[in-house]
Amino acid sequence: MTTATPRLNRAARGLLPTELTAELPPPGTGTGIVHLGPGAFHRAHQAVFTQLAMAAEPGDWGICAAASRGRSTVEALRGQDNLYTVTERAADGADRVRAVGAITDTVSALDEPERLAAALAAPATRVVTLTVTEGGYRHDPATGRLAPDDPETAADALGRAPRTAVGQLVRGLQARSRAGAESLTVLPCDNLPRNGRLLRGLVESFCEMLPESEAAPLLEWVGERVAFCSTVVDQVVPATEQADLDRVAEALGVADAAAVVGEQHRSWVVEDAFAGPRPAWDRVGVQFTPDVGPYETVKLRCVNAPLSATACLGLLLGAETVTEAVGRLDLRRYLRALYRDELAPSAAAVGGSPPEFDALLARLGNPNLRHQLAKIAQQGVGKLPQRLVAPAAEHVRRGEDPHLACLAIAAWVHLLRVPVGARPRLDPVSEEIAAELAPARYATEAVDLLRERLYGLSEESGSRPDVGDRVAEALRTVEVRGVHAAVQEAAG
Ligand SMILES: NC(=O)C1=CN([C@@H]2O[C@H](COP(=O)(O)OP(=O)(O)OC[C@H]3O[C@@H](n4cnc5c(N)ncnc54)[C@H](O)[C@@H]3O)[C@@H](O)[C@H]2O)C=CC1
Ligand SMILES: O=P(O)(O)OC[C@H]1O[C@](O)(CO)[C@@H](O)[C@@H]1O
Repeated sequence: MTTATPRLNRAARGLLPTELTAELPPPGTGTGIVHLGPGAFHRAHQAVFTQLAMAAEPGDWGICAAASRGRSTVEALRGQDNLYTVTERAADGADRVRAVGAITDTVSALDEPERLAAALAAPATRVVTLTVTEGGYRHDPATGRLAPDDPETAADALGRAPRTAVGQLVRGLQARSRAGAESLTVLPCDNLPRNGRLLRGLVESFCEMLPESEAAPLLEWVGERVAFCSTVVDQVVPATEQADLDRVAEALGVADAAAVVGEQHRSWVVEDAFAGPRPAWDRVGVQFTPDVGPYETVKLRCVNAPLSATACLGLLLGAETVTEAVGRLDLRRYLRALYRDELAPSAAAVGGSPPEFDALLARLGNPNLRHQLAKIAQQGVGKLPQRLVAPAAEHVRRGEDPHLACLAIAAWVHLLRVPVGARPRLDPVSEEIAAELAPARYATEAVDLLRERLYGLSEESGSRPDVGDRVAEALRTVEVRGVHAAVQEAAG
């Protein structure tokens, strides 16, 4: 991009080829959705589905993109009349590019808390979606409630302008109930099991922290008027890098600070339990079902679990991206065995249809995307339980040895024991755990320190070793013989 490159905005949209702008909603399209957390994934996924739905069936389903805690996306969107481009990149290098105009408004929750509450309370708003990352829910997976003693949640409940996603949502629901607005449907789109049910529980536990005079009427209103539908999302959308922005500017001749680049595969399975109207998503490939359970297990165990294993082992082996990691023969052999022997059978056992491994690997290893391992390795305590610990625990319950999943979990523990510099800096919770693990001399000691933190590690297994014991064994192998030998040995 040069200083002379014009910035993408309504005035400059004419510079784009018409086929890129054909789907843009007409000017004046109203807002019907509030989205919390307009990161790269939302902009490539829900926003595109919504734009396609409005093209199929016109309606005021524009999105108010509400940044829960950052400002940069809102600033980038505002600088270009909320227009941006999505490039969907195939494994063979073919690009499918579109301009997206589904975002009709932006809010920075930090700077404009009242505007966010007003957007959530607006009569025209009928759907709320969220992508605030696994850690953004601030929950305890063992109870499905908000993590006790979280100072941020407590401060929100005391009445400051809310800074947590759940606090922001609840204050908006409170404003909506007071305004007497219509029912609302909330669709969390983060990779968490039963994310709709989970979020309902978190909203309820936040309400319970409020003074009794506020809690009781709000709980009653939420129970009657708000639907929380679980959803399962799938599309690889790496964090946008400067090189992506430069390439978009060069290809399109306009500078787009909010551009996203992802894969061409895009799917969304949604629990069909809405409390009110929705965009015509069903006409553009969104699948509605009474029970997302089997889809969710396949997604978490057959897509996210191999990605987490690739991230933790790949980083220890010196790789930076998924493509680089799965390009290694030893890791590929290990992943194939993990998938065939442990992950796919565990998903099939609950009625899911796991994808064929070679097709999955071709998709995830797309050589035209830079899917950073460090991003996938973030927030391990929020991801590993449902991706790797749960299938391992089921194996243990059946009297089998989930040594392949346990190696991936051990790799995550080992990663936290490697000094920063020899590994990327992770999220604050992971760094806190890394500090707790540092003094542990032995693998068993390190794993024992994690038993409370990593949900499911110590499930009842009778007199047999539990998942934690098996992870400790794998960690010992990694620490004594090295990760390379551990991977080769596990792959058989
Ligand atoms: N990127 C991808 O390929 C996929 C992402 N997802 C889900 O979407 C989530 C977001 O992914 P991206 O948009 O790529 O990430 P991102 O980093 O681009 O954006 C995340 C958004 O969440 C906000 N956020 C981050 N931590 C938060 C917290 N603690 N509280 C409140 N808000 C917070 C950020 O400010 C940002 O708006 C993932 O964590 C995952 O659960 C699901 C499938 C694919
Ligand atoms: O591992 P995270 O941070 O949940 O990221 C989402 C992951 O899920 C995917 O879901 C695929 O849909 C990957 O694109 C991405 O790595």
